[in-house]
Amino acid sequence: MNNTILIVNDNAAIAARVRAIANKLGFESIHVASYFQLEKVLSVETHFFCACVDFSLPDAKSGEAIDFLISQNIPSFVLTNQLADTTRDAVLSKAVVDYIAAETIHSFDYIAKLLLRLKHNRDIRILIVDDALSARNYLKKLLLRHNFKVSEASDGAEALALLENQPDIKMVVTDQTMPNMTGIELVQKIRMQYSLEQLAIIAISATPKSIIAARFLKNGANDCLSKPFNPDEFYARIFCNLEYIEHVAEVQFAANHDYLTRLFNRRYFFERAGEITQHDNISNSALAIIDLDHFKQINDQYGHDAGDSVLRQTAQRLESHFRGNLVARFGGEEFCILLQQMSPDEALGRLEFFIHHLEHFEMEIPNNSISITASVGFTVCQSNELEKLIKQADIALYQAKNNGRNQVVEFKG
Ligand SMILES: Nc1nc2c(ncn2[C@@H]2O[C@H](COP(=O)(O)OP(=O)(O)OP(=O)(O)O)[C@@H](O)[C@H]2O)c(=O)[nH]1
Repeated sequence: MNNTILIVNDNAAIAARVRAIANKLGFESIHVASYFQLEKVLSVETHFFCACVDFSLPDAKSGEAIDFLISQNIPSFVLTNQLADTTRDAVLSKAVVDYIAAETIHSFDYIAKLLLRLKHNRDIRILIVDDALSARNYLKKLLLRHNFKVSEASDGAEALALLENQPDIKMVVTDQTMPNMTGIELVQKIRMQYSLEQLAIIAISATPKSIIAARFLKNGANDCLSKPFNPDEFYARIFCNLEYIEHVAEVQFAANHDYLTRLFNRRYFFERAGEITQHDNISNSALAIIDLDHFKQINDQYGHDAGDSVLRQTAQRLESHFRGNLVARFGGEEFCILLQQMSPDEALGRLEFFIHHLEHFEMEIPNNSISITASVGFTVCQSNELEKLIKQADIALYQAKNNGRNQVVEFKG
């Protein structure tokens, strides 16, 4: 049931719309229209991804269904057409995930966004740093309600150790006044290792009018909250800052990867391989260029979509065969690999094994399945000039094509 959304609403049209959104996003859903039906369902099953609940039901008019769901530890957001401020305040005083007024089409867009966020949050870890157990417990409760994974540290040193050991931490929420190391000192230390785009930091300052907020921001915090804050503001700032680092990560991914195959692109290959050839000992490495044979014929015979599919499947095979090495799509039907820590014989063996595998691998394309071959040129890295190595591999590739394709040729200087 962890993929099931429980919809509690006596308005059939609203329930149907929520159900359609849930199904579109890949969730299952169960709909109940009264408190009586809700009790019946929860007597059998209480593990739900979340609940979308109305404030007022025919047999429970004052939010009793919300209290019941919360008492069963089901993350619940309220969707209601009761817009009075008093209702809103009453709902927000409960431990709900969110409050949504069923006013316009935007309310349903908001629900879709919220469901995606709740799903996505399961993969995000947030580190809470505070020496006061009660403060940690409060923040933890708020974060768990939105499905986040939570780690806790009672001082700066513990926080730094956790960051080292838990690479899935995407955000730190820290207090200022702590023994041994203040929050600001912790932010300074974190920023020596992690940029604003890699790891978001939200600082919590105890005194609203102090200059602490400005000091936190100047020292590298992404945002600052003053105590006391309400959960709505806390969540808004958490999401805003997470979205920021996620957008930056998306832009970075797009800049470094090929859109079609999702392998690294030529630009990234030059940047990374350039660094490796300049700074690492690469005498025991090889550089290979792999080019599919007669690829134009696949496009001509089966269409461009089939060609795209072949490129994607080739990329997947390359990634799994050469895991741990730098693999990129160079352009068109050409790929490049930097084979590190590999003797020339081993590189030859691995590349020959790959083209043999490719030749015998049935690729599924629309309405058909085909196999393809590839030619490979490679060179042992005896120079640290990347351009030169690529030229040498290219000369060997040209020979492989001329010798009849479907073979690996080593550059001999
Ligand atoms: N489907 C698809 N085709 C592409 C893409 N990029 C380049 N191509 C096609 O790849 C083909 C490459 O053709 P050629 O350079 O003649 O090479 P080839 O047919 O593989 O012949 P040899 O390399 O000599 O064996 C061209 O038809 C390009 O249009 C792409 O992203 N998708």
